[in-house]
Amino acid sequence: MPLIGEYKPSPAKWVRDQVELYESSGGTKGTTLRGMPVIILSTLGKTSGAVRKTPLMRVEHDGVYAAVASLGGAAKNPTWYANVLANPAVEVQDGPHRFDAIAREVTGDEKALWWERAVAAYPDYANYQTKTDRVIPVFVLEPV
Ligand SMILES: C[C@H](OP(=O)(O)OC[C@@H](O)[C@@H](O)[C@@H](O)Cn1c2nc(=O)[nH]c(=O)c-2cc2ccc(O)cc21)C(=O)N[C@@H](CCC(=O)N[C@@H](CCC(=O)O)C(=O)O)C(=O)O
Repeated sequence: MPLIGEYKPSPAKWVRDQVELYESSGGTKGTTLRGMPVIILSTLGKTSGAVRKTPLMRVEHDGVYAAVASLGGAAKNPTWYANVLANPAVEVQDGPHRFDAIAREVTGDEKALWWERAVAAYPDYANYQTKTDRVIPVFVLEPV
């Protein structure tokens, strides 16, 4: 079930431009960052109720995806992290494929497994974690 609400683009031009190219090309352009695959995560704003669209590195295993709230190793979580906690029903676009999913934050051994998969997909995640005392959260996104 697609998320219902007004789409509010990111204030970051490079982000909203990537979302625009990704979606307007049907998931055939704007699908990478430095040659590595990117997905688009759509969430509902926890305050505004608006639809927010966030490019993330693609981390996938056996049809289940992960969303890594790295924010480049910043000291704080990205805003979309709070949105997903408040509204775990999300939408994912992976190339031309769009699907609904339920997000669940992972911890412990499960997180360690997904963190390994995330770093394998995008090695810079490991560098980001060394830059901050914040423990970078990871959600799994289970298609519904
Ligand atoms: C800039 C800010 O974005 P953010 O949600 O903090 O997310 C920051 C980044 O994570 C986001 O830009 C990502 O797309 C950056 N990014 C990645 N970010 C990551 O964290 N991980 C990645 O793997 C990643 C990959 C990636 C690849 C390509 C690319 O172009 C960008 C990539 C933002 O959109 N702020 C809005 C508000 C957004 C919002 O959700 N507001 C809530 C309110 C929330 C509240 O009340 O706290 C609402 O609408 O209700 C604003 O300031 O108006």
